[in-house]
Amino acid sequence: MPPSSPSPAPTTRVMSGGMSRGAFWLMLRRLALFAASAELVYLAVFLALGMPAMALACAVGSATYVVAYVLMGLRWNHTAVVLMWAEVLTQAGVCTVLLGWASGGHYFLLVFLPAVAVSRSPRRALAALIFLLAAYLCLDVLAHRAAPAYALSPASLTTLRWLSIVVVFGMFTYTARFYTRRVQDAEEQLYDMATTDSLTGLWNRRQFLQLTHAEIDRARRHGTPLALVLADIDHFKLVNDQHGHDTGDQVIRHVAGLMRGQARGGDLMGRWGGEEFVALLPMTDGTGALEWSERVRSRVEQTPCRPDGQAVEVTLSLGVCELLAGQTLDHAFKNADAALYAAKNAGRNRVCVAPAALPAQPPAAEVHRQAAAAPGDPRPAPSIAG
Ligand SMILES: Nc1nc2c(ncn2[C@@H]2O[C@H](COP(=O)(O)OP(=O)(O)OP(=O)(O)O)[C@@H](O)[C@H]2O)c(=O)[nH]1
Repeated sequence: MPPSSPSPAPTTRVMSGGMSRGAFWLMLRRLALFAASAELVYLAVFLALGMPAMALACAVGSATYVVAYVLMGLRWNHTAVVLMWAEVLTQAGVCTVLLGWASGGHYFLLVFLPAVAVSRSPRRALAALIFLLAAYLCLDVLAHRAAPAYALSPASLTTLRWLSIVVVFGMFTYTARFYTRRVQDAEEQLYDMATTDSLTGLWNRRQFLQLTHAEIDRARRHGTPLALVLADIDHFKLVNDQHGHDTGDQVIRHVAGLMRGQARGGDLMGRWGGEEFVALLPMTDGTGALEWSERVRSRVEQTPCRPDGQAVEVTLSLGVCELLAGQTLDHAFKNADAALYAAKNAGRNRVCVAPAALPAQPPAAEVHRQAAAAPGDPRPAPSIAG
């Protein structure tokens, strides 16, 4: 990263497990609340079992999780995590040693596993895992070497154990869902970044080409027409020079929006690069594409971009080509590009059709349809040539 670049905000820094730091702490805060509520359920169970000391321990446990929740809200994350570790270890140890292995208190150590697994430092994760395993085995040894301090009835032990199992299931399910959703979000974000142009939201060149190949196959299978349109903002360099690059960007976005506004469901719109756009119109022949392009041209001409309230008038030149049977995409692009070049050469703000697209039409130079031009407009009158 260049030194002048701002460092990313803590909430967007990505952990090694693919989750942002902010998301991780959000998850941990929710788990702290969940644990605080679970402790209250235990408190009620211990009171019902006539064990006020254990109920008090649960009250302290619940308060500890609430404090951890608040601390995480204040970004005292490290202290909060230490508190939560201490609470879980104490609770699991006390339950297992005092009530016996059958109470299921040791299951709580397992809830650390998902959090440890996404640690940014593999060495720290390994150390935490070894510590957890050692703690678990120690509890197992302690619980099986000495008799529990409290001799609970099998029914009471089953109640406590099942409660632990339900709580651990709940926490695991939540963390698994949380991680899965984060991964899905990240995948969608990556897909968007890889396929769309960030300025306009249109398909980028690579994705447009990929989708175009599929569309050509479909058109060939069904014998339906398909048209390609290349569009380029006129004198765009002047817009940048006169109004600045940011306004230039807004003009690009504005024109992209107007093009998208004229699209039907199956039409593909892409940003070909710079101030150039591309459209693939399924079920559309050269004549249909010409009409569509003329609508876009006229819309752009009549709708100035107003980035800061000030109107920036722009026009668009378009080159149209119908993809004919046996024609390669490369060939179609060359034809559309030649038509666009013709539109630029003929004075801009107009649509030209590659001759092959309108087989019944006379040569390009001979057909001109006048489009509305304001009286006294110094620009050449827009026309459609085919
Ligand atoms: N603001 C902005 N400008 C861009 C972007 N991409 C390309 N440009 C500029 O677009 C301008 C294109 O200029 P030219 O290729 O000369 O075309 P033009 O001025 O539109 O002229 P004609 O196409 O012949 O009408 C260049 O100045 C580029 O720097 C972009 O993403 N944002």
